[in-house]
Amino acid sequence: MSDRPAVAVRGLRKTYGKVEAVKGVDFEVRPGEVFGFLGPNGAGKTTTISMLCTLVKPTGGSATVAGHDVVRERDEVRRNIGLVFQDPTLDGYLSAEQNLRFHAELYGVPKNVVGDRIRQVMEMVALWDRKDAKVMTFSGGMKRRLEIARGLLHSPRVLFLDEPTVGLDPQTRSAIWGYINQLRLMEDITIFMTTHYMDEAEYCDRIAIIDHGEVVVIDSPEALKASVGKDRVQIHTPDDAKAIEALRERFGLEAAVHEGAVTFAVASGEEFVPRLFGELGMPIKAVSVSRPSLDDVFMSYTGSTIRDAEAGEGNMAFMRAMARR
Ligand SMILES: Nc1ncnc2c1ncn2[C@@H]1O[C@H](COP(=O)(O)OP(=O)(O)OP(=O)(O)O)[C@@H](O)[C@H]1O
Repeated sequence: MSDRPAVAVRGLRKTYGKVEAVKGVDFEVRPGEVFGFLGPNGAGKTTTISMLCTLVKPTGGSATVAGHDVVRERDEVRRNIGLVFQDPTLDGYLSAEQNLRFHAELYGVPKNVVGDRIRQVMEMVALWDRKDAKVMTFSGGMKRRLEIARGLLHSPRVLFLDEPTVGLDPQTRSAIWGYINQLRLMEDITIFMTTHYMDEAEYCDRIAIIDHGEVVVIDSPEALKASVGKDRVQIHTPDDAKAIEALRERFGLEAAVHEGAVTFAVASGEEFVPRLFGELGMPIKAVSVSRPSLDDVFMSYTGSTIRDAEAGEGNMAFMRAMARR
């Protein structure tokens, strides 16, 4: 594996009329890495991935994929990448294997290896025994698995996955991640993906958080969580409203009911708990302390979270308290 970045992006921009979808982003993806692009709706994830895949022409800046320029060397880029986009592009009237054979021809996979390769990628996503079934009979999860197999067929250097598990049930999502993890062990490949599932972003080696067309921060999930610097404490009390008031008055902490418990953020949560029992002035039935999640990281860097879009104002108060700035 070379040290050259698998993806290198400099000042990449895209405007649609007055809309600045991507405002000049810079980042590099290392060879062999699983790199995640995390951001709320409309943040510019799909536009960025589309520019890297040569499907959308940048307004400014530059990008290389597998060492090739996405504008000047489109064909070379296309030969070196695999794509799994949100909208399925499989032919439902063809069998699973026929879909892959068609793709192999398009990509010029040598005839003498194509049979073995089709079997290898279909076995990887556990679909070999369904190779002769028409794709229209497949479930959503099976179609997504077949798309991943197809994206891998021509042995791309970089696999782009746009929300690979969106719309799938939790069991299938976890199976897809099993295949992705297996893939990185078996193939010399770099994976660039977008997701809005925080738990999935945890699987990535590094994440770029993108908001309003800008990359806000890039690091490993562990380092990002450590950077928040606050723990989440949840307590169960006989009177939540009174507990929230007491936390504000005695400790200067903003708390809110979140997931059925009074929730707040403090540095060194475990050291804080004994003080809490001593000074809150009311009974505590149960307590839990947890390290920051990627939700908290997201809030810390962007001022909102993907989950917040569906959450009430009570959660917002807690999220604001988690925020560093
Ligand atoms: N073809 C287009 N024409 C005009 N505006 C566009 C076009 N494509 C994207 N945009 C705008 O660019 C911005 C970024 O969109 P983009 O689809 O890249 O975001 P995203 O992060 O992928 O969001 P989502 O998760 O909803 O797909 C949005 O404001 C969107 O409305």
